[in-house]
Amino acid sequence: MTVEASAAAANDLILDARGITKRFGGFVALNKIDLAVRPGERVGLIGPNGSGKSTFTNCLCGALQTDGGSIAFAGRNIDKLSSYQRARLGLGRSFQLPRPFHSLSLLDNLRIPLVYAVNARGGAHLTEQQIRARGTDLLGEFGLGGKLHRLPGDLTQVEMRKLELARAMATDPTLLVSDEALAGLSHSEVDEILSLLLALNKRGVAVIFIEHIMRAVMAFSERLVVLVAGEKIADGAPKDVIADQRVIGAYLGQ
Ligand SMILES: Nc1ncnc2c1ncn2[C@@H]1O[C@H](COP(=O)(O)OP(=O)(O)OP(=O)(O)O)[C@@H](O)[C@H]1O
Repeated sequence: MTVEASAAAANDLILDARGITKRFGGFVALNKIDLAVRPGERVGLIGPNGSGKSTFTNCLCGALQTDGGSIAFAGRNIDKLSSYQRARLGLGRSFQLPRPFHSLSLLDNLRIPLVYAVNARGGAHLTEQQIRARGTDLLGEFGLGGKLHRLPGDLTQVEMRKLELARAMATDPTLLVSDEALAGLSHSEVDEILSLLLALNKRGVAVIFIEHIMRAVMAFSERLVVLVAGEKIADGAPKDVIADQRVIGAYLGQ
């Protein structure tokens, strides 16, 4: 590829992480990981426990500083930006263990990211009525429309996951990093959350889907990336990746 063609291709990416390295003391948790994501793409990220998936997410989202490599988001280098600055640009994340404000109603839990994202992007400030309308719509979209004024503590586990996704979506991300949104859910609850993730992807949100449940990973992902012991060992079409002997040996065959 020519330099011009390579630059043009890079401009088509929502995320272009190159050579991401992270060490904890002498331990190399991530060794020169590359990950490119196109707008609207669904990328599964899998690997055994301790392979570096959360560390990679934390590096992408700015919770951890990298020890090497660079990250471009929407064509802009974000290495020096804090987590909240990355979120403002449209890099969203949802946590495996949801962290709502427990003393606030579901609607008020959405108020903060809603106001924050709009203000941060220089949009007109939202009126109280607009905040309530947007929050109500979002919670409705995630099946929580009947619980606007309830506290997070009143929710079931699957409802908590829905609230977590609604909160992540309130910042209007163009890329959502979903960290184990399905852990501990039943078969039918997994399907429920999967269809919510697919629906938001249909609206154009790219998703990095970190998950151990292979049925869900295969149903969701257009591309599959495998980390093992801080190394990327595969990146390609899911059917090819799961047939890869290295992947079977290092992860799937466990
Ligand atoms: N703050 C830290 N200090 C020291 N070592 C760490 C730290 N965070 C992670 N590690 C180590 O880095 C490696 C990668 O951990 P990480 O949590 O990223 O893996 P993971 O793939 O997300 O695992 P899981 O699937 O269990 O969530 C592990 O060996 C872990 O012990």
